[in-house]
Amino acid sequence: MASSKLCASRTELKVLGPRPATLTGRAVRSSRVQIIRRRSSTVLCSVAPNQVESPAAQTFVADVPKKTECFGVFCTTYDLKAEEETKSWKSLINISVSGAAGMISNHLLFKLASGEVFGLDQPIALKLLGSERSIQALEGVAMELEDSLYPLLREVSIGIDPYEVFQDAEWALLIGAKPRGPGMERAGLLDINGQIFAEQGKALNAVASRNVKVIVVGNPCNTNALICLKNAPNIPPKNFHALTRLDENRRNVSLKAGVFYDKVSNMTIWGNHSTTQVPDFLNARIDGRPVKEVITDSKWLEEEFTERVQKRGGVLIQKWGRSSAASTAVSIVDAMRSLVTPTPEGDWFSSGVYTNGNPYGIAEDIVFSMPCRSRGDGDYELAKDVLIDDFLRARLKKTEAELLAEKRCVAHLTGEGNAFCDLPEDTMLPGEQ
Ligand SMILES: NC(=O)C1=CN([C@@H]2O[C@H](COP(=O)(O)OP(=O)(O)OC[C@H]3O[C@@H](n4cnc5c(N)ncnc54)[C@H](OP(=O)(O)O)[C@@H]3O)[C@@H](O)[C@H]2O)C=CC1
Ligand SMILES: O=C([O-])CC(=O)C(=O)O
Repeated sequence: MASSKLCASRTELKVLGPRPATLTGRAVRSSRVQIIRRRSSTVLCSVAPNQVESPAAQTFVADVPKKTECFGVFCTTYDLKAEEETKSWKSLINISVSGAAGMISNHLLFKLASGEVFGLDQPIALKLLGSERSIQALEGVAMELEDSLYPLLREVSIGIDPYEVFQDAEWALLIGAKPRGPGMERAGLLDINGQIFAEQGKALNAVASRNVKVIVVGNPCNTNALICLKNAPNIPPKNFHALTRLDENRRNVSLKAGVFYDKVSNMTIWGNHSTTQVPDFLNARIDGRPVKEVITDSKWLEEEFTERVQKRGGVLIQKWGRSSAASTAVSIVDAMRSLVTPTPEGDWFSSGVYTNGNPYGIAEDIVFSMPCRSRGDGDYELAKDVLIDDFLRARLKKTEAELLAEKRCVAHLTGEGNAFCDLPEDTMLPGEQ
């Protein structure tokens, strides 16, 4: 039997019902439906477990509430018993996304909702963080999600308060950050964005799942991730990642070898997501063979290949007029999938992770991109059997020095005293040239 219900206040949200899946661990039987306006956020609120409201549901309810707080199909409730397929679904996963009205998110959210990361039996809740500037745009994003009829997308909420939006987050994708404008010093960017990530770290620490996995995308992402984890002492530092998967995906070594890029494995990006990053052709393989065996032109590898990957973001901005958005979204999906899928035998993936007892001789207590493997449980371990020669070691030192300088520059945000900015002159994001 179909019914409709409007949730008009936070209190009523509680009355309306359990937030069943994540709190109780039982299979998802509820879905999302309405939008509540409150001081700082808008929620598509849940209904009782035996009802479901979904764009994909079968039964249309004629008497949709007229209140302005809700719109469209999210105002309608349905009888869940009609949805046999949901019985085999896993428990709902909460995914919080900052910068959700931005370019990257505009691609990413739809990929998440389609099941690309977690599979077709994994329902998700999207909790979208915006700001006063973007709250209207965020409503538009929610409307587009609504219009996309994703069966797995059971809940959507939007808000501007990270303490609300990160509540119970099991994944936090931190994308929102101020882009560096003309004439802005990099130290200034580090400070402005660092403050955003300090605040969001505190919010995650207070309200997110203790096992939340955090992927920092907003630049400068390594140091933002460091700031974030330092402000979240109750969450294991190992759970924080800086996105360097886009750099890994930018591998183009295969083109020189005349093979398609799926033949390249063991590709590591070391260090900072900046132009000092080190794309590693010493350990990478083409069709299972060391790259240096397949491509014998060392000069090309050391100069052209390396620089092409390091500066790809900038070349793209020159052509496209904006920074990579679709390919960044793809790489976020790849990064998440690498953590929830067992890494193929002998292979690894790159991620910017906290250095704490690493076997490669990298300075401790920074976020440095390194080769990782996962059993598919959301966790990772560092790859073994990795070669480091003099060329690679010298490059690693350079990107390490840059990250150590960035760290000194944000000491006021990590609780480590007074900041001192002595950034190397050539410190640049991939998109800056
Ligand atoms: N690690 C990687 O591989 C890559 C990282 N990036 C980085 O990702 C970030 C987001 O990129 P993209 O989605 O294209 O950017 P957009 O400009 O489209 O969106 C960024 C969002 O950041 C938010 N934001 C937070 N604080 C500020 C601020 N002080 N001033 C302006 N906007 C702010 C805005 O949302 P709101 O108003 O809701 O807060 C805005 O919607 C950037 O930092 C970019 O450099 C980009 C490509 C690759
Ligand atoms: O530099 C930027 O803002 C964009 C970026 O990170 C990239 O393209 O890798």
